[in-house]
Amino acid sequence: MPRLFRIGTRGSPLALAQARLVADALRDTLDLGPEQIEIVPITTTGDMIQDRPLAEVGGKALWTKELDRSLAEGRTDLSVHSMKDVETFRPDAFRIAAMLPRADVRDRLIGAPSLEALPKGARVGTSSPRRAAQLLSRRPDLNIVPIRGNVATRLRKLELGEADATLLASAGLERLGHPEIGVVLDGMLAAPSQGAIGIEVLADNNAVAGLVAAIGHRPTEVCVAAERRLLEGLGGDCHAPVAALAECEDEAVRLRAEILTGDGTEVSRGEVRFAPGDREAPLALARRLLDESSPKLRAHFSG
Ligand SMILES: NCc1[nH]cc(CCC(=O)O)c1CC(=O)O
Repeated sequence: MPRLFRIGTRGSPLALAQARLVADALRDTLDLGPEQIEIVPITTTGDMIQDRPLAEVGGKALWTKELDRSLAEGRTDLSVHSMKDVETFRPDAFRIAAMLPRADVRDRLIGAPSLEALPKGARVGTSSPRRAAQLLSRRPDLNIVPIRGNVATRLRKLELGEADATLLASAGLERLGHPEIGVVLDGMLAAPSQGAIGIEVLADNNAVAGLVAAIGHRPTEVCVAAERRLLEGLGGDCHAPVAALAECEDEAVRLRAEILTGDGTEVSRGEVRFAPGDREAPLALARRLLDESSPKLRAHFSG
């Protein structure tokens, strides 16, 4: 047992709150003293780029690269990630050793009591291709405007009038202590892995992996793995709009998903039920969604 767990995390308030959840879980489950856990904030490339849409700059590795390096160089023992920000294909050197119980997976709308209540042509701030496409598919009249920065920054930009409304993950708002902000959007599937916190370790470090596994929540791990497997089937880390949600039922996993064109004019939806651990079923759903797409929609996923 290591005398000390050094937890690598991004330095944003949300990332730090998530690292503290992991620290608390480790402390309680493994009966550690406060001096046995240290949270190590690490600035990532994604944190430093505030002026451009991230899709322009590069893939999701923006959030993981510096945390990976710290793990690989032995400066930290585990990394805490929002699973939503973890790229689909990870280097073999790392493995997700556990996920905490998933929070509310849904998005919240801030700035109006419902999507229908938004005035015609309202400006909705989001830099997420998925949120933009889903909004436009319901309300083609809306104006999507880019908005970046951490949760507090985005809320401030909204107050300053840069947009009339915005969408944020319920999970993030709750973890930041804002359960009252906005209204939950029920009819909209969120991003794959939304609401899940993952703990990554070096793939060959069985000792730490074994200890960390003790705080893992199996249903979350099974469902998030299914959503990530669907992404693999869609071609990995495309910037194309994808929404997906797996839920554990009695004996089965139910996976729902949709892919959209960026302008929301075309959507392909589907769902599948399968036994937990079936790695082929999510791939089959991905193939079906692509097969049932128009050439225009399918072209979003050819990369
Ligand atoms: N891309 C940023 C990001 N990554 C994870 C969350 C929220 C927390 C979660 O989904 O677990 C957020 C903010 C948001 O989308 O509102």
